[in-house]
Amino acid sequence: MSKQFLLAAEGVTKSFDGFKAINDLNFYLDKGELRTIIGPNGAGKSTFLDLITGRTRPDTGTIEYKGTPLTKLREYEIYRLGIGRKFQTPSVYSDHTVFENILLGLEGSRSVWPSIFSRVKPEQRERIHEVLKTIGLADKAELKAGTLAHGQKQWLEIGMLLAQNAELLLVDEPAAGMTDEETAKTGELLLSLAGKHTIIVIEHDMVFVRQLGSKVTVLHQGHVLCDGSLDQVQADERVIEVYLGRKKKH
Ligand SMILES: Nc1ncnc2c1ncn2[C@@H]1O[C@H](COP(=O)(O)OP(=O)(O)OP(=O)(O)O)[C@@H](O)[C@H]1O
Repeated sequence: MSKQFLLAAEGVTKSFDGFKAINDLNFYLDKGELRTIIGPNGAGKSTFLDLITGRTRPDTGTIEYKGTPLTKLREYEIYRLGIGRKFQTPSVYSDHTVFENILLGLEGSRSVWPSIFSRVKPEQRERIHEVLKTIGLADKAELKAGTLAHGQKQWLEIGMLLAQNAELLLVDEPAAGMTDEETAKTGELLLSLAGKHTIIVIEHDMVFVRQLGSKVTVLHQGHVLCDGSLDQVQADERVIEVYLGRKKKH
């Protein structure tokens, strides 16, 4: 397999009770790229992220990150390689402040919780503020995360991935449940992170996908149906048929 890609998946198949959720999937991602994956419900988008992060194991095929095979590694080993995932529902620590949530991301281990809050090193404080500035929450540092608006919680969680030094960010439907303004801000944030980070976004909101302006990969029945610009894939007859919706001719 070529090592020129940051992430390369080849011939990946994963069945659940005989149903192929992922079916001979090939997917290649360049370093620094922002890529959006779209596709109908059940197309295998989340399962693909599960396979990258080691939550699920493929039946066949290979997934390499910077040339390292991922399929035999444990979840925490993949995480340590610099692959961070944000699930659709924000899972911030509500009773901790925004600052502390980022600190927890920096430390990366819950086992040290009781001790970390009393000994924040100056360089950690600086890094936390840098992350808070990036995600637009610098003025919310001392607020309890639970009091944040939905969109702000999503940005905080992205900030936790940044604190973990995740190089590859896997972001599952970030715009779900957001206001139009929050959605636009999320797009700006992801666009500002691309390049320094490599990002896969799964999304259904086409306005948001257009804002991202990235290459789009369309998944269907666990397989790449096509990829290209949003305009290209939206004009593709197969995509219109299976995803964007067209009344069947009788
Ligand atoms: N752990 C599992 N056990 C059994 N079936 C599963 C499991 N995970 C996923 N599936 C099945 O695999 C298929 C693909 O699911 P997946 O969640 O990856 O699709 P998706 O493209 O993310 O859909 P959505 O847009 O609705 O989130 C579905 O039919 C789902 O029911």
